Amino acid sequence: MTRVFIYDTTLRDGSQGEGVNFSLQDKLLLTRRLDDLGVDFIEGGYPLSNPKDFEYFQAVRELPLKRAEVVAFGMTRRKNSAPETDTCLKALLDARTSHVTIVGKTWDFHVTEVLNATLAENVKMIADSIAFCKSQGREVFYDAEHFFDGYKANPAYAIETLKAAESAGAAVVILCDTNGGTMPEAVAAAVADVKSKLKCEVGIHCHNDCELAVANTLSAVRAGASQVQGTMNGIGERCGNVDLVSVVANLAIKYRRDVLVPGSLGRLTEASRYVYELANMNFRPGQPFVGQSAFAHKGGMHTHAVAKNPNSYEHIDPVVVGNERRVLVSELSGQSTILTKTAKYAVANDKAVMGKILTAVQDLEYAGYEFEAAEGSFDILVKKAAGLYTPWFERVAYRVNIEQGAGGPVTEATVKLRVAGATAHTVSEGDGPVNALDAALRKALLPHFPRLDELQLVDYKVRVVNAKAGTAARVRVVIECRDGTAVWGTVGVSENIIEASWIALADAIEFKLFKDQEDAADGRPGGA
Ligand SMILES: CC(=O)SCCNC(=O)CCNC(=O)[C@H](O)C(C)(C)COP(=O)(O)OP(=O)(O)OC[C@H]1O[C@@H](n2cnc3c(N)ncnc32)[C@H](O)[C@@H]1OP(=O)(O)O
Ligand SMILES: CC(=O)C(=O)O
Repeated sequence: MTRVFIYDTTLRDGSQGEGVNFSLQDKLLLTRRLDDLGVDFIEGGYPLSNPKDFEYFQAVRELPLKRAEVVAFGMTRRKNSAPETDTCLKALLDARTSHVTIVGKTWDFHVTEVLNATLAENVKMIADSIAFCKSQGREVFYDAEHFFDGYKANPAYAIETLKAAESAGAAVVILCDTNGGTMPEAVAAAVADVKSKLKCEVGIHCHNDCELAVANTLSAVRAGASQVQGTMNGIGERCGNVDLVSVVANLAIKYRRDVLVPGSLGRLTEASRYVYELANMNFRPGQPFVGQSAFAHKGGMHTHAVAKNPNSYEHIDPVVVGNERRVLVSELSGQSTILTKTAKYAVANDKAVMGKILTAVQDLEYAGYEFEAAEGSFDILVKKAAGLYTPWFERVAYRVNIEQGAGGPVTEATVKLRVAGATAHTVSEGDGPVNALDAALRKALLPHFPRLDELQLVDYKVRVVNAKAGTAARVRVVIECRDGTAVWGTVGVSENIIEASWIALADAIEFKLFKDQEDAADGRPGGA
């Protein structure tokens, strides 16, 4: 198995993505995580660019990294300066990393129009900068910016710049599809040509403007590239860089290439989600390999087959990349979906009950419900259909009052429940109607069920489900809750947003009570 070296530029090119801004602390945390994952090179930033990136290279020296080399990034010397006095090269060397990456121009159009330099001067800038960093004891990677556009426009000049980099001592010459507009067959042909003309190692750095960054990267590796540059989850300038998660998974699983370290593949999902959290970005559900939907089965024909053999609708076992299989309940479900979802109940083989559940799901989804993200409400629906439901409390009445006071609106909720044979009538104020209802419900129920204290409301979403009716439209409220051991969603639908929230809230509480009871019966942690 030939090794492909993984070069992560999440901290430099990734932070060029719109809305991405890592703090110094984030950068150090991510460095440790990437090192742990077995990444070979971590491009930590552009030391000339800003004080944070400069400080990073000082702070990172204190991190006890296991294997990754931290790399500083910068451009070739300015056109009229000597390398010894060039501010960019000085900052690069002051970063005191063992490896540096220098980016230079390959495309004649960029040299004349952007740098306003002659073609010969640019070649000299590349050679001087690399030779100087080599003379200062650095291992140098050379990023050939716009290589593929340059190679198309003026192949002889593009190759001349690479040869200058190689002769000056670059250990790896990385071909960049900076504008992300190259097709996979052109990448493969260009990489093969470069390989035939250079002795040093060749790398690849692709952007995703045609959504071909993964295909282009794999093509380059197939044609002989041994270093892959990219970012976690593909974050980066414009449409992003190549997603290293997909590249690593494809190289390891499909092409059987040696990447990262043993055990890394099974931690890809966790690492991807960690980066989203750090970058303060939402997960991408459909992200290949690691997305929440990557192994989620919804269509009845799919879930039917997956229940017999997961290979029928999965290209790999999700566990290989640390992900999990999910079976979604919806109006597109058949009985086998319901069978899979209800396997834990005694009624799972009862066709009549399965049919009843399926009909209830389809009717409710027609009315605006969605059970995909509401496993708590689905669980209660199954119990009701199967005759296994005994309410923990009876929902008698509620009232919510909002008054505009001097300090802003004041919200008060009153709830009336029947619990343990008695009536509980409680009032609570809250930050808004849902918060006030939640507080009043807890006040009524906590004396009977103290473990409701563990329940936390973590997300609340509202969607209009029949937009044509304007303000009289029905809304769907989905609430996500968690306790110490689980996360679950519940759903409510009504023309009235408070009523929809009340249904979802009461389901969330009932689900917690059922869950604690079942955990205790099965001897699981979290049992009552
Ligand atoms: C393809 C890539 O993603 S490369 C990385 C791009 N990343 C970034 O640009 C983020 C960090 N950049 C920065 O902080 C700043 O742009 C700096 C510090 C690098 C430069 O800042 P400034 O000196 O103010 O210049 P400014 O950003 O306006 O313009 C870029 C300058 O670099 C020059 N330049 C661009 N590429 C190169 C190169 N490969 N070698 C030498 N000079 C270059 C340009 O000609 C321009 O100089 P000029 O104004 O004298 O013509
Ligand atoms: C070097 C780099 O980031 C690019 O060419 O896209």
